[in-house]
This record gives sequence, structure tokens and C-alpha cells, in this order.
Amino acid sequence: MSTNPTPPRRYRSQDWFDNPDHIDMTALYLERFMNYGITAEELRSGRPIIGIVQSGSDISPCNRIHLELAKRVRDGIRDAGGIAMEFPLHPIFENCRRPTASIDRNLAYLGLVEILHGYPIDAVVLTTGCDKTTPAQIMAASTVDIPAIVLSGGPMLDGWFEGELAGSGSAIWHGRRRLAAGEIDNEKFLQIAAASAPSAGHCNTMGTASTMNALAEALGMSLTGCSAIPAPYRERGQMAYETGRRIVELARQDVRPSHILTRDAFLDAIVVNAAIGGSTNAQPHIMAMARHAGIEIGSSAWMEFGHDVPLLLNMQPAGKFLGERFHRAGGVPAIMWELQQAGKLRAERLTVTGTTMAVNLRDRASVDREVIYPYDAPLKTKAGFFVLKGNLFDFAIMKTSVISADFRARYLCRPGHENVFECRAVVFDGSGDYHARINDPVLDIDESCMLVIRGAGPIGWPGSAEVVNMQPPDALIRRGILNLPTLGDGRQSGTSDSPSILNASPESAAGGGLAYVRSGDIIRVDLNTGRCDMLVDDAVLAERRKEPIPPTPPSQTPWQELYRATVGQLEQGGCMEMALPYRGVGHDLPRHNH
Ligand SMILES: CC(C)(O)[C@@H](O)C(=O)O
Repeated sequence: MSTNPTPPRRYRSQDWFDNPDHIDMTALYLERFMNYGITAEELRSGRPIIGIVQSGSDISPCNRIHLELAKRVRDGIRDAGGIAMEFPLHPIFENCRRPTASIDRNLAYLGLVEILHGYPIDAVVLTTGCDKTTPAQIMAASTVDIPAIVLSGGPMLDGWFEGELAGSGSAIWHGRRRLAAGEIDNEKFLQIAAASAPSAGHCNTMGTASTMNALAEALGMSLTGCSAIPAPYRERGQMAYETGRRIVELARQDVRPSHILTRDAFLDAIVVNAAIGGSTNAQPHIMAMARHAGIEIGSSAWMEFGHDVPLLLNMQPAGKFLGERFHRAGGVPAIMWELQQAGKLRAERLTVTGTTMAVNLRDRASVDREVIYPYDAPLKTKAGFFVLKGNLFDFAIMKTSVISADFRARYLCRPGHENVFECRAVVFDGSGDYHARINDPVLDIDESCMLVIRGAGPIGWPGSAEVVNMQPPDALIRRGILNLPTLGDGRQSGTSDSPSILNASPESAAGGGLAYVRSGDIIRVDLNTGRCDMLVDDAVLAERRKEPIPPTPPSQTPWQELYRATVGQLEQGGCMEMALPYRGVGHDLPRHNH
């Protein structure tokens, strides 16, 4: 056990608890903390006060393991000489939060900034798990810029059903199709869903949760090997303890997010995301974290740094296995080891371990080549996001690592038209409209159609719904057509295997080109030139632009209204734009309150 009675620096919490200039205020600040048993001597001992952001609760099941892990974090903090103070994060639960969990990324961000700025906290442990809890907390840590470390909660154990791996999220999308095809009944569908989620933890697939935790580690914000440890494993509790110890040292040395979240760190995150077959939600979240860190990466970075990177990880939805095998194969450090050997990383950069990423990755080669492939013999080549633009939007991405052989054969391999396809648009205004009409025979949907959804973006829904991986009509599924091309201004689940064109910006509700597409228009996608256009005459388009954009549903709560008024487009991360100039606010102490 190491304690440090003579702190090398004065902490911001001492301005509350030990401030000779405001001795009149000290009593007020101290007294109520003592009512749960902590003593004035402890609070005035010059030890750092370490916040633990508690993201787990009964309505955040993916993060609920943190209710347990926080005890080990506290042990680590105490043993290293800090004082722990745990407090809640606004809950974010992806599966359940209506109309979207997205609006809560920015709300949790906002709430955490206020807590970290307004209370006597010197450094903070960010407890991450479900999709948006990771970017929300890292964004807030950047805005406040006090020492911070990520502790992932970890994925669930692998799910199994009838002798086969059943990955969370992915099992739902497959099950829906089997239900539509009449292969299974409702009861069996529910059994598959339950089997895919066998323990505490977040998605055991490389959905958005595993992706964002992997990227937090790739950024250098967590201890090496943290993200992939399954939630119930003993190493998870041990990692919690080590994370608690480490944050005290980061507090002493005043190592802040601004020292770690550099441009190189974000470019490495883009590279790692491609190699793991990461979620399409990584695009807005990386962008949001970078912008809150004051880093300019630009939309072209996805093509420039990510597109050529091969898929190395054989994990659902782009591959076969689930989280337990990934962890045993070496987890994120083993992926990064491959990338580092291939010269694809910028790993001479500081991380929360106190040393560089390059040093963290030493001797981390994978021990399981069925799960983590060598860089020179990958699962797929050119696995990063493909960026498209045209008269429908200025920016959208396509996840190439999930393009199936069947989809490739049907749309991308036509002799003389390689990588180019044209489809008849069938347009839906929001997911309610899609669910109501997808099986309507009047739409006459066949293999030559593209399903288009609009009004599903940050302003439109609001929050950008995970709806673009629209399933074809039941009749087509029964004929074996499991995927149609899809396009939209919403997002899709990271666990989906649909190669949709999504995150289209600007969205229809902001007057983007999607507002003017009509069912029956021909849409042309050209992956050689990176264009996606509706083949509609300019004169006709000019006429359509005179008409109002499709209406969007009204805000149902005050936050929805505020969110809509402040949010930017997915291309730029869907941030609260007015929040971006606030950076390093933790360096300025807040004014006194009485
Ligand atoms: C599976 C969910 C809820 O859709 C999400 O966690 C994701 O992976 O994007």
C-alpha cells in the first residue's frame, strides 16, 4: 500500500476544504460530507478526491456490473492514497430508451460536466459499458480536463442457443428475419433473445458497446487489456482495483485527457475500428470525442486512414465469434500489436498507463489465430468505412466489412458495372411509417428496390434512431432475399450485418437532399467514385425544393426541444455545438455559492 502524505501539488478540492482565504466557507463545504462518516481530517489531508462516475443502475443493465466493480475501484483508490466519491451518471440504456438513447449521450455529457466542474473532484474514474456511456463520459472529461481514466464494465459471457453461438443484438436481427420467414414462432424468438444475453455485461458482439470500449482503450484512456474482459470474469474486478490505484497516480502527476487525446490517438482509433469491424456508430462518437478534445480530424479521415485497413477480428457481426474468445485471443492489445507491426499506428503517444501505447503493446501478439488474423492474411481487405456523397447528402458511410458474398454478387459484381448499382427508391418517413407499410403489396418491393428512411436523424426523430438496417418485406424474405440496399439519415445497430448507407448528413429535417427524394426515383450508388445520387433532373429537383420538407414529430419533453435546438449533424458527431468552445473548464474554479 502506498500513501503520499506530502502531495506534490495543491488539488482543486482544497479550494473547498482547505482554503485559508475563505475559511468562512470551509465549514459549509465540509459539514454535510461528514454526515456519512467521513472525517474533516480525511477531507483536509491533502489527498486527491477521486470521483467514480457510476453509470450502472437497474435501468442501465449493460452497466449494472459497475455497482459491484465500484467497490474494487474504491479499494484501489484508498490503497493508493486517494479518497473516493461515487455519484451517478444520467442513465443511458440503448435497447429501451425511447425515442432514442442518442439524446441522452448529450444529456449525460452535460450533467457530468456540471458535476466535475462544480464539485470538489480532482480526478475521475469513468465507468463505461453500453454504447453512449463511453463517448458521453470521455467528452465530458475533455471539456473539464481533469485527470480521468476509463474502466469498462465488459461484455456478457458468450450466448449459446441450440449448440450455436448467439450474439446479443445480432441474434435479434437474425431472429426477426426467421420470424418473418415463418421458420420460428414468437416464443422461440424470445428464447433466442434471452440466450444471447446470458450474464451481466454489455453486448458480447462487436456492437457499439464493445466497439466504443475498444476505442477508449485504443485512445489510451484505459489500462492495457481493459475493454474486452467479460464482465463476470475475475480479471474484471482486478482491473477495477488497478484502475482505482492508477487514477490516484494520474491525479498526483496531473495527467489530463488533453495530454492523451491527441490527433494521433484519434487516427489510431479510426484504424482500430476498421480492424475490429467496429460499429458504424463509432463514426459520430469518434467525431464527437475528437471535437470536444479540440482535435480536427475531418470527414475524409475515414477514407484516408481507415478504409484500407483490413478486418483482423473474427467476431460477430462481421465474423463468427463472441467476446469471451476475443478476450482470450488477446483483446484490443493483440489487434493493435498486429497494426503496430504493420506500421499502421502512431503509437509513440502517452496513455493512462504512464507510458506510450507502443510500450503497452510489447509482447501482445495474439494467442488464437482463429479469432485474430495476421495483418498480411486478414479476414477481409479494405474493411474501413466507405464515405459517400452526392445530391442526397454531403456525407454518409457504408460499413464494408459486413458486405456479404450474396450482397456483393447481387449488387457489386455485375459484369461491366463493378461496384455500381441502381435501385428504385421506396421512401419511408420515420420508423413508424416503415413498420406500418413495409408489407403493403402496393409498394411492389422487389430485389431492384432500395429502402430509404428519412426523418430519422438527430433533429428529425430526435436523436437519430437505429433504424436504417430495414428488413425487406416478409414475402421477399420467404423467397430468400434477406437484405435489400438501405439508405437513411438515421443510424443502425452496431450488431447489424447490414451494409446500409447511413448517418446521412445533412438529414432531411435539416433540409438535406433526402427531403426531396420520392418513391420511384432511381438511386445510383457508385463505389468507384464514392457517389450516391438520385437520378432526378436538376429542374425537377429545383421545383421539389420549393416545397416544404417532410414534417417531423413534435418534441415530447423539454430536453427533446433543447436537444434539437443545439445538436449538429452526424457527420460532425451530433454534438451540442454550443458546448464545443468550453474546454478545460476544470482549470478555472467555480465561484463560491454562498
Ligand atoms: C445492440 C444495440 C442496442 O443496437 C446497440 O448496443 C448497438 O450495438 O448499436
